[in-house]
Order: sequence, then structure tokens, then C-alpha cells
Amino acid sequence: MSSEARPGTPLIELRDVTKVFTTAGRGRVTALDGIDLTIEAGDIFAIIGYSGAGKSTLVRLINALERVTSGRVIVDGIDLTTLSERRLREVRRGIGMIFQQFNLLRSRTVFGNVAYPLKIAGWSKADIEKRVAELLNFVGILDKAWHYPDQLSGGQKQRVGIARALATNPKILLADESTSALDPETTADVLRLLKRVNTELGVTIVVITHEMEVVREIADRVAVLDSGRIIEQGRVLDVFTDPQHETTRRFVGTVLRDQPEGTNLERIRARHPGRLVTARVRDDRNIGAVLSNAHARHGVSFEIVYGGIKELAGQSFGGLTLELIGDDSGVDALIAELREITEVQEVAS
Ligand SMILES: Nc1ncnc2c1ncn2[C@@H]1O[C@H](COP(=O)(O)OP(=O)(O)OP(=O)(O)O)[C@@H](O)[C@H]1O
Repeated sequence: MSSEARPGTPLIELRDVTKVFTTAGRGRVTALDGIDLTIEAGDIFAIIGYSGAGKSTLVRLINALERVTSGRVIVDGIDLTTLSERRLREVRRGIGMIFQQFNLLRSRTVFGNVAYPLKIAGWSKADIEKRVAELLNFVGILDKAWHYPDQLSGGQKQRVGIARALATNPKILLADESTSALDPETTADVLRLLKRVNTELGVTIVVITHEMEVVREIADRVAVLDSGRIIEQGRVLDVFTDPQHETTRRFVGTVLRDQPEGTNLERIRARHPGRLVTARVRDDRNIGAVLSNAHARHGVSFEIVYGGIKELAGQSFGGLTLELIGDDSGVDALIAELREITEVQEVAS
């Protein structure tokens, strides 16, 4: 791999990639079907999908642990589909990887785990010591250098995993469900560390996840994978704001929880008999101005009955459910006015 990849230039490209497994029990399984994907240098790119969508297969094609059935995988300008096994091993050295279950060597200390890839790469003892100290300092566990993995918490183990993955200065870090085994607070710590890996070290990160919260926290761009196909991709803000596909809407819904459902909705209904609407809230859509004039203009008052607003790519984003109290024509007029600036959904009674 060349040593420089300029931000904004394509670093990982999949062109019309299909991967078919032939199995004894299920016959031919199409794990990936016509995938077109470009990941640019400097990005944190998330690939999200439910179990079986094809995420792991996609990762294994990027680090050349699997070969495509058809199509091309180009990493840093090199077409992996044409390379010999020996050359593929070299390419793999430029790609770090972290895992859900950390995959540390239990018989080695933290130092030994991080030193391992450097030994294999033939580094001198002095260089290894210097590099490992630097890495452990960066991930914040220098004081644990002589501990064994079993003596560490999940978050500390993943820090070791990150230090080990970065040891040989890879340009790309693949994070496969890297926070799925961690509690929410530790997840947030590890995601913050990955963000530093991206901004301070310039490493391009591909995050594989089934959790939209992870995408919201860390990613610049996202591709949604469903049954081996990419059904949607783009900037995280755009995908969250305007999801096109039902699967994407379900993922977005898991993060925002901004619309009342089920027993929540029943409880709200029992207390608020008026018409209920959910309005999309975004920094650039000032629904407050319309609502503050609602009584004067339409004879309608309102009560906020439910809401979920999150920070996303530096903006506030979410939904507010309002009970609108007034006669039907006034409420209709207010909804029409709100719809001029944002999406408004009437909650079915
Ligand atoms: N080596 C294999 N042999 C046969 N079928 C496979 C193989 N690897 C994956 N598959 C199949 O390909 C499809 C996609 O699997 P994959 O593991 O890539 O999905 P995933 O999104 O990573 O799911 P999970 O989150 O459960 O790991 C599934 O139907 C799976 O059974």
C-alpha cells in the first residue's frame, strides 16, 4: 500500500460485487448481491444491517479473507480480485481489525498482545518496546501493560484490541460489531477513542454494526444492508432525516424513539383526547415560531405530550408529539402551516 491516502479520495471500492456460497444444506446462498460502495479516505463509514444481511461477508471481502464470486474489490488503488495469496497478505497488513469478542491472546500480557503483530512484522525489540508504549498511552491503558486479558474489563480489552490493530500503522481499521459486547457507557468511551483514531491518526474506519445508535454517535456516512443488497446510503444526517426504505426507518426509529407507540400511545390518548400530531424538529425548521402564534392565528392551543430530540452531526433532530386543542378547521389550518416548514404526521386515533 502507498503511504498516503488523501482525504476525500476513494480508499475502498466495491464494484458490482456478488458473493455466493454453495452449502450442503441450503444450496446456493447469495450473501451479497450487486454491491456498489465507495469509502473515501478519512471517513468513518458505517455499514448497518440485521443479522444475516451480509455484513461479515462484506468485511471479509475488504480484507481479502474471502474472494468475490463476481465484481471487483479495490483497496487503495489495488484490485484485490487479481492478486496472489502472497500479495493479499501484504495488503492485509495495511488493514487493522477489531472484533466483538476482542480476540486477545489470553496467555499473553497486554504488552505481549500489542507487540505480537510487530514481532511477526520483524521489528527489533527496542522498536517494539517504544511503539507498544506509544500505543498503550494513546488508548489510555499504559498502566495495564503487564496485566493479562482476564484481569481487564470489556472496555479495557477493546482498547488493547484497538492498540494491537493500530500497531503496524494501518490506513484502514475495520471494526466488526466492536461495541456489541459492551454496556452503553463503555460503548460511548470506545466510540470516542475510535473517533480520535480517525481524527488524530487519519485512519479510515469502517464500522460494522446492527445498532443505529453507534451510527449516530460516530459515523459520517452510512450504508444500509438488507438481504445482501445496499438499500440506502449517504450522509448520516440525510439518511436519518429522510429515510427512504422501511428497514432504514426501523433503524432510525430505534435511536430517536420520538413517536409514541403501544402502551405509551394508549396512555397519552387516555389523557389527551384532542388531535395528536408528531412534528419533525430540526435546527433549520423553526416550529416554535409557528406554535407561538397558533392561538392568535388559528384559535388553537397546544400541549407537548411526547418527544425525543437527539444531537446528530452537530444538529438537534427528532420529533415532538403535540395535542392540538381547538376546532377542526383551526387545527387543519395550523397543521397546514406547520407542513410548510417540516414533516407533520397526524397520530391515528
Ligand atoms: N461461509 C459461509 N458458508 C455458507 N453461507 C454463509 C457463509 N458465510 C455467510 N453465509 C451466509 O451468508 C448470509 C450473510 O451472512 P453474514 O454472516 O455475512 O451476515 P451478517 O450480516 O454478518 O450477520 P451476523 O450479524 O449474524 O453475523 C447468511 O445467509 C449466511 O448464512
